[in-house]
Amino acid sequence: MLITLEKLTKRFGATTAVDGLDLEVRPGRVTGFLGPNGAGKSTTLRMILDLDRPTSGRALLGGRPYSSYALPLRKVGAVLEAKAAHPGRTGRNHLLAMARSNAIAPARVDEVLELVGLSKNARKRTGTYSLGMGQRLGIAGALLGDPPVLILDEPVNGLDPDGVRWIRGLMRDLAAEGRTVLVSSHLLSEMQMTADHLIVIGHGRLLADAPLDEILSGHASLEDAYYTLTEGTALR
Ligand SMILES: Nc1ncnc2c1ncn2[C@@H]1O[C@H](COP(=O)(O)OP(=O)(O)OP(=O)(O)O)[C@@H](O)[C@H]1O
Repeated sequence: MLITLEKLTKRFGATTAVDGLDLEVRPGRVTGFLGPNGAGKSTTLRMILDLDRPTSGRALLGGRPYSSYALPLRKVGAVLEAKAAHPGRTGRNHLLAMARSNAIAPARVDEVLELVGLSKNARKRTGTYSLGMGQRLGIAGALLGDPPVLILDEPVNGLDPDGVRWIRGLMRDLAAEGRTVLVSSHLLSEMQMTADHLIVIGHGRLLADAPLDEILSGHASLEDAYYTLTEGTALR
């Protein structure tokens, strides 16, 4: 399922956070979404998920806005930084509530808990979870509806080395199954190992939209290529 951005623009007062983004994110590959702090990545992802309203332009999933889907968790799984579970709820109950709201079988909850390695902690309140456990719970929620599109904002944040390796494999597998995987990250060496394709933005504008190999060509590393691409768009 394609993600399509059409002249997507978001202004907050005098700040243009996202400035006329026109692009497609394709299925069957991991697309890394890069850019300096404040470049507009989170705002873009939030508009795709209908959590922020565009000032102009639009974001579509499979040719339709997110809000047009009655059971959205079956179309898009997302992990956003700010998305937290209720601290008084257990991880399992959090996922059960999500499942119920999207007509997903309760058995799937235990399946995804196992998949993300949280089975043993499933009956603990999420308020007691470590950063990495919370991240794994977010990923479990994203996978719940077995969606064709996955959107992950800094998914590696807080994960231990095993977790980092695991999520790298998971993203690769999800893409190999033909899903659309869009992942934002500042960890360039990790992105170099995970992404097939990169979208780079700065000041809300598109700086690059190309296969990883193409972006890397002539550079020693993705870090090197990134600095060339984003020169003058970083804070300070
Ligand atoms: N709710 C808001 N109100 C006002 N300004 C906002 C709001 N959300 C984001 N912005 C501004 O929009 C711009 C883009 O922010 P955004 O969080 O999308 O960037 P980002 O690329 O995700 O950054 P980071 O890498 O730091 O997470 C920034 O200048 C930010 O200050």
